[in-house]
Amino acid sequence: MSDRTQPERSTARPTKPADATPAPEVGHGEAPQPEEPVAHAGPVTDGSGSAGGTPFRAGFVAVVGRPNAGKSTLMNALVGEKIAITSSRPETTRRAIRGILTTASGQIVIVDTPGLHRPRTLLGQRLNDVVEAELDGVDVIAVCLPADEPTGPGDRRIVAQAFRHPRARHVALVTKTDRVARGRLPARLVEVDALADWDVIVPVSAVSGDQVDDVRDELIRQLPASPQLYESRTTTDDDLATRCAELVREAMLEDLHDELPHSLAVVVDEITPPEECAERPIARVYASVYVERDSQKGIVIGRGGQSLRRYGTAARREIERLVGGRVHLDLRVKVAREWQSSPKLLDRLGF
Ligand SMILES: Nc1nc2c(ncn2[C@@H]2O[C@H](COP(=O)(O)OP(=O)(O)OP(=O)(O)O)[C@@H](O)[C@H]2O)c(=O)[nH]1
Repeated sequence: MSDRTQPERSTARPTKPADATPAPEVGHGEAPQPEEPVAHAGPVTDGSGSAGGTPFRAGFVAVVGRPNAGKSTLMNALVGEKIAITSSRPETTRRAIRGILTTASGQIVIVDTPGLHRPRTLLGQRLNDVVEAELDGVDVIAVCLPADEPTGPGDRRIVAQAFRHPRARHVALVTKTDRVARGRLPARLVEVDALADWDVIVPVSAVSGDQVDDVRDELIRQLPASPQLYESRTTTDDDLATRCAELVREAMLEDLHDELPHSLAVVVDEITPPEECAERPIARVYASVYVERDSQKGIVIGRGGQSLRRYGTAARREIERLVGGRVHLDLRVKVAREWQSSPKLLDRLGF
C-alpha cells in the first residue's frame, strides 16, 4: 500500500456543506454509477484499467469507531456475507477481520477493527494496539459514527487518532440511519462534518441496506489505482477454524447475559473434514470455550448442560451454513483464570 500512488484528492468534495445549513449533500458528488459486486468473476486482473478508461482501484479500508457503532454489520453488508460476527453487546470484535469486496472497477479490502475505548484490561489495551497497527498501512480510514447518538468524547478521540494518519483518506460513515427520523439526519450530518476535514461523508443503514451501495462506490473512489490484491471470489482471508470459533462466540453472546460475555474466549482445536468420517459425511469441529472463573463455568454449561446445548445448537447451524454441509460440534468448557489480564494466556488464546 505504502508505495502505491494515491489518487488525486477530489476537488469536488461531495459532502462538504458550505455552511451549517442546508444540510450536506452526501455521497453523490461525482454521480457514481452503482454497480454490482462481481461474485466469482474470472482471474485476477492486471489492473491495467477497467471499463470506460477509469483505472481499476484496490486497497485497504480500516473501519473504526467506538464499540457498537455498527462496524461489523456494515462490513458484512458490503461484502454480502457474514464475515464478522455481530451482537448488541459492545466489544464483540476482538481481531482485525478482513472482508473483501470486488466489483468491475475496484476491490476493497475492508479491515473491521475492535471498537476503540479506554481499556480496562490488558485485552482491551491489546485490542486498541491492534487498531493502531492497522491504521498505519491502510489507504482509507472509515470512521463509523452512529446517526442516533450525539458525538461523544470517545468519538472525538477516535477521529483525532484517525487523522494522525495523514496519508490515508478519511471517510465518515454515519451509521444506523434507519434509527433516526429523516428530518433529524441533516443536523447529525452537519455535526459530523464539523468534527474533521473529511474527504467524504456517507450516511448508511447496514440493516435496511439504504446507501450501502453508495458507501461501496465512495470507498472505491478513494482507493489508489492498483491491480487486484485478492482473487475475485475471495471474501475473507480468515481461516475456517477462526470463523467457526467466532460463530460459537456469537451464539454464546446472544444467549448469555451480564458481564460474562467479556470473559469468554473460544478456540477451535481441530476440524475433521467430512471425508475423514467413516460412518457419515459430517465434519467434526472440536472447540474449547474459556471462561475466567470456576463460577462462570457453571453458568456457561447451565443446569444439566442445558445452556451449552442451546447455544451449541445455534452455533452448529451457523457453522453448517458456512461450510455448506452437516457438522458435529464438540464444545468443552475450560477455566483460564483471569485470562483478560494475563500476558501468557492472552498469547495462548491468540490475542
Ligand atoms: N437499526 C440498526 N442497527 C444496526 C445497524 N448496524 C448495526 N446495528 C446493530 O448495532 C449493534 C452493534 O453492531 P455491530 O456491527 O456488532 O457493531 P460494532 O461496531 O462492530 O461493535 P464492536 O464489535 O463492539 O466494536 C448490533 O445489535 C447491530 O444489529 C443499522 O444500520 N441499523
